[in-house]
Amino acid sequence: MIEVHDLSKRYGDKIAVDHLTFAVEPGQITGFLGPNGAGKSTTMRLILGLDRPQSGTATIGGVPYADLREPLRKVGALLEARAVHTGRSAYNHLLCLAQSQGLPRARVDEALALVGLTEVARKRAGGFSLGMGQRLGIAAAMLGDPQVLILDEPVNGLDPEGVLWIRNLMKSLAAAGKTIFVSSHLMSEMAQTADHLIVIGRGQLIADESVDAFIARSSQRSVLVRTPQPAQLAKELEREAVAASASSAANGNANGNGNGGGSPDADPDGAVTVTTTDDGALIVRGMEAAEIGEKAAAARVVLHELTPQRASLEEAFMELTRGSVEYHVELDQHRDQVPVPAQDTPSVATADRTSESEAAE
Ligand SMILES: Nc1ncnc2c1ncn2[C@@H]1O[C@H](COP(=O)(O)OP(=O)(O)OP(=O)(O)O)[C@@H](O)[C@H]1O
Repeated sequence: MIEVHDLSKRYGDKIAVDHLTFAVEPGQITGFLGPNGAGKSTTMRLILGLDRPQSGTATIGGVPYADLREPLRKVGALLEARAVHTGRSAYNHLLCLAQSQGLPRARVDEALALVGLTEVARKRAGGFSLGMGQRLGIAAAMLGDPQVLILDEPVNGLDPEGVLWIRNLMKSLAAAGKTIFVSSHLMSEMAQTADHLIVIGRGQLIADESVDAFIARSSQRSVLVRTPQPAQLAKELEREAVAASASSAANGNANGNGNGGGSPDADPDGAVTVTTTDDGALIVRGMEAAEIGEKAAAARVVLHELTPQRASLEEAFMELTRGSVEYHVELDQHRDQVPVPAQDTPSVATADRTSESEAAE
């Protein structure tokens, strides 16, 4: 188990980690999420004793990293900035690590086999692709068969097969009772991989809960409705929206930037909103499926489909970290360049990450 208690780290007047407290339990995959600059890498570095906190503690199995005996047997880590000796073969790189920790030579072969690098083990690691470099980093992390794995962006640079491989590896290690703490920017990947999430923003804890609970907290839930009378149903529901907005006063002026004909548009404050999809279905927010069904029945509107949709992890993440994003992009100014999320949420600029060639070095 990893335990972080009241951990804080400041660089100059920049607070990178701000009184963080959480625990990472064994037997499951815990995803570590946060917008760029949220403090994820700093937290991982503090856990690994690579930086000193201003206050608070981080322990692994109850012991600070610096006090662990034979740390490679206790904790394996893959950090974003990899330090592979480029002139060495993959085999020799791992052998040096193993020898420095008193690990048997046989573990080198086992770790190489585990990550699928046996055939290229004698090749210079400096010539490896980013994906192969990631695999080598994971082999190094797994060398001591540790109980705890800390992985910073492990799927970065991996091809789809590599992504699947690491997902399955993490799942099997978690099933074997290991503690897996993994950061990633790929929400769809995290949604498929993680059991539990620690989400931070501006160094502070935003969420410490299961993936399902995190998504359920998002208000981006909607209901997909198919009907041969979309205009009539939209009108019925619009009546509800008008009543709701009248009672919540002064807000008004829903400007229809959706493609729905005459429907009220998305209102982030939780009023009833209706938009129309390209294939003519209605997306209703702010009203439960049962109520929509009742209103349709009362108006004698035929329904062909009434399906509650839950937010994706990405949508929930965008909504719940909205106040914690450091680098906003004005969607209107950059509509051509920035992939606009499906929901009416701000987009997040991706800070430059290690380029492929740099990382391969
Ligand atoms: N060595 C350092 N010196 C000064 N500031 C730093 C240092 N390391 C991190 N920071 C700052 O601390 C904050 C947290 O950075 P950190 O790299 O931990 O965030 P992150 O969540 O890992 O971000 P990303 O997702 O972009 O990798 C950022 O504002 C960063 O600029």
